[in-house]
Amino acid sequence: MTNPEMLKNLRGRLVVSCQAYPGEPLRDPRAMALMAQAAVEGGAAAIRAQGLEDIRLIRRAVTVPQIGLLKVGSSGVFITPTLQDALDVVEAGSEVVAIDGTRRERPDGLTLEQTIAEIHARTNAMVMADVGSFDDGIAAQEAGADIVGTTLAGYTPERQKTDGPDLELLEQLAGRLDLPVFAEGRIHTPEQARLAIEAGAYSVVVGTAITHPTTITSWFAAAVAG
Ligand SMILES: CC(=O)N[C@H](C=O)[C@@H](O)[C@H](O)[C@H](O)COP(=O)(O)O
Repeated sequence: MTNPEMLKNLRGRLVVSCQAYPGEPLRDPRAMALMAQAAVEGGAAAIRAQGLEDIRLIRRAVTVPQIGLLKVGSSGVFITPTLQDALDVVEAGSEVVAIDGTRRERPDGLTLEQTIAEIHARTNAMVMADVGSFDDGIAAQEAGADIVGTTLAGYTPERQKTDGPDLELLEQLAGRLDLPVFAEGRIHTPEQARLAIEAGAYSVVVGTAITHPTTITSWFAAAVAG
């Protein structure tokens, strides 16, 4: 399948992010591969996954496209920060590599444009630029990204962290950019997912609310405790 065909299949569809964090009970690539299978059975059109071994196992477990990333640390530029990280993610089996798409300095000293150009020159993968603001999104399009995601909205100093998805940013980006804008970040209900589509999202990425049982449990536990 060509990249444009793959993208076309994701239009108006749900992507499920299957991630567990270091030290957690489900932080095992086998668990995430099972999670990915369950998500695909429920209608996920693609899987987003973190970590090379997770990506490898998920590649074998499902046939839908995979958006892969490597998290390095949890502050500053931490989503697939370097070109080498991105190449490793593609090598592990991702059709799309999600990278930090902000205007911040990258640890390997390359610009976003150089990073994307090298990924395109050396692989067939598409690049999803995870951005935190409108200006990031514009810059990411100019730098050659294939997809822009609102993933980092509320995780950089440029935008307040909204309770639910940052629909305002989504709407601004979708109204302005010429490439698919994926809604991602704090989409916790099917209604919010729908609102994201109505705000112009090409696809909707949901993680925590589907694949992070500890957080979901804490929502219910807090509600029960009152
Ligand atoms: C900011 C950051 O590190 N985002 C990460 C990116 O891959 C993940 O931790 C999120 O779970 C993912 O973006 C999906 O979002 P949510 O789990 O809110 O549905």
